Amino acid sequence: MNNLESYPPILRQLSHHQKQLPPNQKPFEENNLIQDDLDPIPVIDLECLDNEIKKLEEACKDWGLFRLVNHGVPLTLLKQLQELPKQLFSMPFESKQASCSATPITYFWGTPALTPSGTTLTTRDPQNINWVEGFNVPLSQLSNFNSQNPMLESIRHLLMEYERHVSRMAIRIYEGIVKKLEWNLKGTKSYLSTKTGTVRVYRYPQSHDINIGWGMEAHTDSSVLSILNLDDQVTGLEVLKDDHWLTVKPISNTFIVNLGDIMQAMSDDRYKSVTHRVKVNKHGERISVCYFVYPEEDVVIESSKYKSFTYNEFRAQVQQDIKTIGYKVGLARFRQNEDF
Ligand SMILES: O=C(O)CCC(=O)C(=O)O
Ligand SMILES: [Fe+2]
Repeated sequence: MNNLESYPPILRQLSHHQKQLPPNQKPFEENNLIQDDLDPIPVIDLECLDNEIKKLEEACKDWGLFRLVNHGVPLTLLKQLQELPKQLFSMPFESKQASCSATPITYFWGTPALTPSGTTLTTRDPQNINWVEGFNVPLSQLSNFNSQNPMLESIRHLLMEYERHVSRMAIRIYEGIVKKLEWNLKGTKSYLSTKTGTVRVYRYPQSHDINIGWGMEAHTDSSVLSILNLDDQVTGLEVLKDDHWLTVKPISNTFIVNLGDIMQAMSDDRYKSVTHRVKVNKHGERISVCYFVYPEEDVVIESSKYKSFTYNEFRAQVQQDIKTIGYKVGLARFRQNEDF
């Protein structure tokens, strides 16, 4: 691992870590991976979305995920979104911690599970940590503060610009989806509130022993939509498709869009919240910049498959499960006629 002092102490053990996970938990399930030169993930052209509605519907049904092209985000901005986080993460660990104090941005490591106020939710067994560190950035608060740290200040400005693009993309995609399902847009608009938009900037360390553990364990997102700007060199993200794990190829100038749990509930399970996970990579550390958008906290999500719930209730349940049983149960907790 290079620039060791930039890593949180608990992640520094990576370089001389001996522990092996039990075989059934090993990240590297080689025979389970589809490795194909062709990228099988459906591609959606945002500029021509009105002509792509059929494809969009199929992608949402069959995959819960698609690759977005012709998105209108300038290449220079995308380049900076890769470069600046690299510089931010290469700061010494203590500076990264200090840089966030008195800001709404939080710096975390070892687990991506955070409370709404940004503190780490689980104090995990050090043998079971996720090999990840990140910054959690509530986008609507970016204009309310200045950071004393020049690097964080540059990221703040960059993300303010990025926010305009991701909100535009999220609204456009959401409208495309709602149109197809013939939902009444007026009634469901608040199911997607760009005010809730949050960016997570992640760094996953390089590891020569990829059986060491997960960058992020298998999960579904709790969002309506997630828009991922992945490292354009280093792989890591895998998605579950027809019981097989598929590595998502890094293709520059594209985004990966995931449907989250709320979208699955809103669509009465017609669309799915895709299960995905992140592996550490032996060739290099990996950066991703992930945007999540949710409904307003107190909007009631109605569907025929689930009991009515607000996003607030959903989040509280997820947090409670992570705290008490150690993992997210998610939508299954709210299924009609299910006694959890
Ligand atoms: O870093 C990635 O590629 C994905 C991260 C992710 O799945 C998440 O934050 O929910
Ligand atoms: Fe995720």
